[in-house]
Amino acid sequence: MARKKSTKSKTVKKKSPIKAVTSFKLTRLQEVIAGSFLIILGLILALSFTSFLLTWREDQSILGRLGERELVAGNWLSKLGAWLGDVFVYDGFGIAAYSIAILTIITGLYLFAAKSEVISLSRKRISKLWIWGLLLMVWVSVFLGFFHERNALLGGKVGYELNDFLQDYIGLIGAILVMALTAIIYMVMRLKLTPEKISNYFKSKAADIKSDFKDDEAPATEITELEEDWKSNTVEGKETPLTVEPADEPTVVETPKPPQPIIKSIPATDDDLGMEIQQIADEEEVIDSKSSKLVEDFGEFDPTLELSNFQFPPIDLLKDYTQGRTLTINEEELQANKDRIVETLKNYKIGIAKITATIGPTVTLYEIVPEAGVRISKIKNLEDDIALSLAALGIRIIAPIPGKGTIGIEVPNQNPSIVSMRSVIASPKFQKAEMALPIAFGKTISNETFVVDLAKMPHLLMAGATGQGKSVGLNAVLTSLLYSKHPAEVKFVLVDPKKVELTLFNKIERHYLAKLPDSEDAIITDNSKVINTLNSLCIEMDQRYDILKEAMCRNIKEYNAKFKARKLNPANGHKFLPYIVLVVDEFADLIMTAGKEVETPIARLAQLARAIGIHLIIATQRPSVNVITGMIKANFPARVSFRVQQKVDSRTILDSGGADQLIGRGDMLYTAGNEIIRIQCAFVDTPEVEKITDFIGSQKAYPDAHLLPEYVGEEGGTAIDNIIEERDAKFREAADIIVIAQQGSASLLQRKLKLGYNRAGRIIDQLEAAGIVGGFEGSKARQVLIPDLASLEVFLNEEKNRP
Ligand SMILES: Nc1ncnc2c1ncn2[C@@H]1O[C@H](COP(=O)(O)OP(=O)(O)OP(=O)(O)O)[C@@H](O)[C@H]1O
Repeated sequence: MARKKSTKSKTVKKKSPIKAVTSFKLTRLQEVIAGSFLIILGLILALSFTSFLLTWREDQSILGRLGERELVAGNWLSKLGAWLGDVFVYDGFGIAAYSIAILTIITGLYLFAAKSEVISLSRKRISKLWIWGLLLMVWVSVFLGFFHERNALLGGKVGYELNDFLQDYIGLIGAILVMALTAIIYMVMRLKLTPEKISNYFKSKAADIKSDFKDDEAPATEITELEEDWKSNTVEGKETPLTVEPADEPTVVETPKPPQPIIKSIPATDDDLGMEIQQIADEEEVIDSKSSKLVEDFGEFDPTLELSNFQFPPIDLLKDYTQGRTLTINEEELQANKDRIVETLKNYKIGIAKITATIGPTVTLYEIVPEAGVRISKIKNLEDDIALSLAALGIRIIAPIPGKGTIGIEVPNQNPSIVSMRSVIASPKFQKAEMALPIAFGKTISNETFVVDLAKMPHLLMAGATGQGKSVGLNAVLTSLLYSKHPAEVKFVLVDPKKVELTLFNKIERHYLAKLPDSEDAIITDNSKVINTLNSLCIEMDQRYDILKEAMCRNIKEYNAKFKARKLNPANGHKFLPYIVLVVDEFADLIMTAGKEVETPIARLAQLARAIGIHLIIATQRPSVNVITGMIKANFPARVSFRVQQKVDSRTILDSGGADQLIGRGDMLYTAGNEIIRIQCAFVDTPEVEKITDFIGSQKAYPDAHLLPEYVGEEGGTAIDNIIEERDAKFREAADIIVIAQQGSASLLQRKLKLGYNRAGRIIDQLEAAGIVGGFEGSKARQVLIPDLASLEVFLNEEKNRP
């Protein structure tokens, strides 16, 4: 068993880092070298073939003796040329073998000048070109096989043999028909040719010729010509008006819009008024829209391009705590526990029909099927007694196990094994997880790796008494994301009042962290600054909602997919949006010092931010109700609890007991709203995190941390803001709006005057300094001190006349 496990981990080791394997890419230098190689190779082929056509007879004799140095070949490329010609032309596809040379040269040119504007074929297009090119080659060689008698070189051996094969089975006529059919299929599929297209083409050509012809004539003759035409088309007195005029005749079509109408003119007769019938030609289908053309030419937008050489941390940076050891529970322990459970229950007159054990890393689950007629609540009530009899900490009774109808008793193992971060990161479940933000928490009680998507949670509340593994848990979350997401895809906003836990992540500031533009440190340790950051995130959220709305996308995933497919123009303010993960360690501290001021933006973010890719992880030691308020709880359906002191704490976090019975050291309960799952959190030690951040930090980074929108606190205007000459140009307009609406809010100005947040904030400060609006009142709008526009006029005039 142990051996099996170690080989398993070895194979997975090779697969890491995750992305490095899946996204194979050439560097620019490699591209140029490979491109040059292919161009030269293509030229060698082309020259060999051409020369072979001329000299094949004389070189025939030496083909079997190419190894003899003294022999001289007539081919321009000597023996190599003779050999290539023989293989590809004579034994191969005849003159159709040129296809290979041409395709090789095109591929070489593409690689060589991939970035230039002249040749910008995408990889997809190149592979399409090869497939169609090779098919065409085979077809041509089979076709030329018909003329084998005349010249064996035309179709080569392959062409001849295939052709012969066809004729043997379906005869000459059959072979010709099959060849015709394949040619039609090729043209329809490759060139998208349809009968309509061909007839349209001829029609427009005919119209062109006619218009050219007409252009040469004087305009005065036009009417007569029309009449002539009409007459000649009149059949037995019946008027069949039929003059096809050129589509782009300026006199008829004022605004030439595609598709151009074909005009039929009906000339006026004595009793009939002339009428023009516009027949709109069928609109041509645009199969390649502009965006798909962009994608074809340049490939999908790659957000990771700026740091394209970024290397994911290798798995070796993580320590293997198990060192080949697997679960260490022994038979005796199992048997003893079982006996005691059976005995204890017997004492309370509970009979057992069946008992099974599942061994987990820290606890073993004994699943009991009670005898018929035993009430489950009875067992539940005996929880403490059973725990006492088993004399072990951390017995948790699950009665019944949801979906199973059995009763679970979890008993801690005497020698719990550590679940290493390495083992969960290396697990196929994590490596293959197709999640936006995969998190490998640890292992479940049945020893399965537990991976969840933070983006689906969509926010996480983490609690646990001090020393029970909360910080390790946070590190496990962050490590999971560092092992799976490129710096372009996710950004962290870290709040760490303890100032020690998350400091290591400073090293990856310019890769993975986001911060306010004016702040020096990316990791926020000062509670007063948290408020600005939270408000800034709210602004980011609003802005993201706006651009999502404009792009007509419902969430960040759709938006980014659309952006990658080049359907959104960066010139209109669109950009690839990274996920933002806000981590607050020690939330209780924050609530104690800043209170409502942080609760409001947190609740707002928690309520609204899921769709636009902002996710919150909030950790606290003190899970009391004044920290984890109803508002917070309502918006954090996913919760994790490490061991807590009391049952009430467990209730506060999980809405049920259980967390007080955990055994600590990373033993945790996870719920996403319904069932509660017991997990042994993966262990990642500080030196390991340090190695990872060092590894990432030593690589090329962005010039700065990801900048969040600027936020100016609404602390209020000062006398400095009250210099009339320095007021904003829109001050008066803003004052009017505020007075009319009787609502002093910056966001109102933002909307009405289409201003940025900062400018609107400044104007509000100036309005406050002038005495038009009242002071900052937290989440409420400011009071407006001027009742109507007339009073405002008087007020401002007085102000002007003041000395
Ligand atoms: N998943 C785990 N597996 C094994 N041991 C663990 C695990 N998590 C934590 N421990 C042990 O518990 C100790 C305390 O963990 P940790 O520092 O995460 O606690 P904490 O809850 O964050 O405490 P504090 O709130 O004081 O920071 C660790 O040093 C480690 O020895």
